[in-house]
Amino acid sequence: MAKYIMAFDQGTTSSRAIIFDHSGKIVASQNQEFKQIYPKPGWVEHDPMEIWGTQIGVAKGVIEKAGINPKDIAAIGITNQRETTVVWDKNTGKPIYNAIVWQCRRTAPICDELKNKGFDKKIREKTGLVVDAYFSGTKIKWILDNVEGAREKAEKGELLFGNIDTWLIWNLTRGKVHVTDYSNASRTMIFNIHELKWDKEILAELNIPEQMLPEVKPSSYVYGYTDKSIFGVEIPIAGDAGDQQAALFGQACFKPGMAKNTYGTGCFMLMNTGEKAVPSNTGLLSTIAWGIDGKVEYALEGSIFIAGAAIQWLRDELRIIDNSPQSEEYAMKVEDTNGVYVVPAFVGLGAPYWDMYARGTIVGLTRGAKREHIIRATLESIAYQTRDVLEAMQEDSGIKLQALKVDGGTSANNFLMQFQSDILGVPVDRPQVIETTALGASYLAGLAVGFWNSREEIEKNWNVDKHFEPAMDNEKREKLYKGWKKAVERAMKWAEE
Ligand SMILES: Nc1ncnc2c1ncn2[C@@H]1O[C@H](COP(=O)(O)OP(=O)(O)O)[C@@H](O)[C@H]1O
Ligand SMILES: O=P(O)(O)OC[C@H](O)CO
Repeated sequence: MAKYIMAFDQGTTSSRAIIFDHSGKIVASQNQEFKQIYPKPGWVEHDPMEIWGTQIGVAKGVIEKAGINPKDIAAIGITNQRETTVVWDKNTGKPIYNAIVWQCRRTAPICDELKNKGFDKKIREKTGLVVDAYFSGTKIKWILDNVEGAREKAEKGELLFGNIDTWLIWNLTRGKVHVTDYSNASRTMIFNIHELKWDKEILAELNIPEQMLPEVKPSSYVYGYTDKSIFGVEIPIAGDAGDQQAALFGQACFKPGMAKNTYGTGCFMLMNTGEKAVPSNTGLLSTIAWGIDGKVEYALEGSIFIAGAAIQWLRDELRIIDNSPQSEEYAMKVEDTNGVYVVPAFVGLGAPYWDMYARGTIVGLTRGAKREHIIRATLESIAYQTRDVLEAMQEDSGIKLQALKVDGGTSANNFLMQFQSDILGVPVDRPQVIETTALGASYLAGLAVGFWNSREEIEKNWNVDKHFEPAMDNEKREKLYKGWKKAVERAMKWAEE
């Protein structure tokens, strides 16, 4: 029997492939960063061919690194940066435009129009989402409206749309399979999460031909097989989920009320709400967690656009650190931020504010402000944004969280995790495997092919690495948080005409 599952974790800044064994342990991992394209302020693109190239490169690399035979891989699970939109020509397989990344703000005016018409309420009801440039729907419309000849071709059925999962599966099967799963579909703003169908009324409003959309399938399902020319054998592609939902699965948050927070490029807190889509009154999203075992389960989500990306900004743009882990070292050199707050609203603010026109702000600077303070304030901003979201989630769900499960690259930062626990007043638990996104995709794939038999079996694989207890007194916690709220006010609506 095959001994491994391979996960493709196609993230915002890097493509990663990980091989897991039956106990959920990492056998080998490889990743590669790729180019971020910023054609204008607030615009973000990726080259879909580079995404495919880096993803397949790391997949081949990790098989070699692990020293295994591709025949020993029972299945592949795909997980992806969500909402990012690719439109390609069905006949040539070539994208007609760069991928428009989830962070891209170019479609804010289309969203404003939808809101002015009052169509946003309908979208909220049907899709569980807030109207925002974040989601795929307006990105597809932008491509069809702005790329020469695109609309005509789409109407003739010559163009296909996909999020990154769909794009990868289409390429892995050499154009044979055009699918997505429920969790990814629920991020497009054109999918009805109650009826589990592409929504004809929204499609008409955005003028998107339905024939360009992928078929929507469960998240644990054999969608097709990799073409033999790729790995020398046909491997079943058996798991597909958006990266944040995959992380919820990888953290074994299988019961309603269980939540996790993933600190990657952005930061996404999801709470399982079971077979019920819980509507939010506080600016969270109701979204599909996964489709498995013949049913769909839902989650409440707080989406924070910038988390680890702010650390990359310290490294690549401000150039005040050489690498991400160094942020911890500098933050620990000072006792506090000296009154400095950084609001990393580089691409607007997501939950719970939903302000497409907010922009990054540093406040509270005095003559004594040093780089250590700015670095520390940047890390702290991630924890404050998480508190904003946690408060909203507790209000919507009526559940008081006892502990927060964390994961993702940025959760490796112990200073941040301790500050997170302090500012929430809630313990934080980091598991041994923080690559839960890839792990979740592997579990979904493994369950589809009988590599694992049940979620109970999977639950046993979860082990804690480090537990953080709140150690800040309440008065200080609330004073600091009040300062954050004031700083956020300064950042809001900055880029509005
Ligand atoms: N020790 C650290 N301290 C702070 N940030 C870190 C640390 N290690 C990694 N990161 C950040 O983690 C992010 C990468 O996490 P990852 O989960 O791989 O993200 P993604 O899937 O979004 O590409 C990067 O933004 C990087 O700056
Ligand atoms: O690339 P990540 O891991 O920050 O995830 C991006 C999200 O899927 C965007 O919704």
